[in-house]
Amino acid sequence: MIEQALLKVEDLAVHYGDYVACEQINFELFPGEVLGVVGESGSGKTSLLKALSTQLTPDAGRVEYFSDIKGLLDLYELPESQRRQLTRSEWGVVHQSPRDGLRLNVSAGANIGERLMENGERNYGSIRQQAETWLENVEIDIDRIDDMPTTFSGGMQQRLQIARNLVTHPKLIFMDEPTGGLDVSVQARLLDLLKKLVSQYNLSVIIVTHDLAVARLLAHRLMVMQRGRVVETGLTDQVLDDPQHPYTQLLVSSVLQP
Ligand SMILES: Nc1ncnc2c1ncn2[C@@H]1O[C@H](COP(=O)(O)OP(=O)(O)OP(=O)(O)O)[C@@H](O)[C@H]1O
Repeated sequence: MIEQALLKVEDLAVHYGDYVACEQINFELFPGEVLGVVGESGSGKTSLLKALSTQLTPDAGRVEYFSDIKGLLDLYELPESQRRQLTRSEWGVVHQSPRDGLRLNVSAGANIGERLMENGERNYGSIRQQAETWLENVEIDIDRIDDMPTTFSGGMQQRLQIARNLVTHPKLIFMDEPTGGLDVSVQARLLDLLKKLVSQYNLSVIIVTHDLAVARLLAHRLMVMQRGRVVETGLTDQVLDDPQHPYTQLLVSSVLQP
């Protein structure tokens, strides 16, 4: 039996006026798969991620998503309200800056509980219980449940952002440079946690990063972007150990050189 793709992207393009941020993007993502999108700054990674996760409307192309509940959906044919509902339930978005992904003026517990309430949960005791469980899952002391995220370190804020996303058991997570701006040791801990959660919850992930070490650790497959186009795709080890395209060779060698 042929496995049903979770996401199918055809000829996607994003323009800013006359400027082409990305174009002719085609790929499929399968359940439980982690796809890394790599490339230097300005190569169009974030624009692509935003067009996939409905944070911006693409100028061309098609994105199909297979929902367990609703079946096959053509994202940009859906009413806006249904797209928003998807991002609140079956999907998660982890932003580089916790400021974009958290509400900094409400407690850690409320940040997690809010997403449950958006999905119709009304029982306060149950919401608090799930918030505690998810704080534990992301290695935050449950004594901090009533504290504001502004009192958290950068690494803790990112872990809280992950908890807020995962509490509704989404299937598909979009991440944009989730470890960017963190100290190396904090990055390592976050990456370990992400790896564990991805496997534990069988998450499908599209992760944008300019950091090939992050891609190596998390991604099963890579898509290399240069000036808005995909120049190479393949299994992560294959792409990084035996890059075929000159741009990928440059990208890999510039990282590996001391
Ligand atoms: N809102 C916008 N308006 C105009 N141009 C934009 C906008 N957002 C991005 N761009 C341009 O589109 C190109 C691709 O940007 P994008 O952020 O997608 O790349 P990226 O690979 O994610 O880079 P980075 O890692 O630096 O974020 C860049 O040249 C950028 O200047």
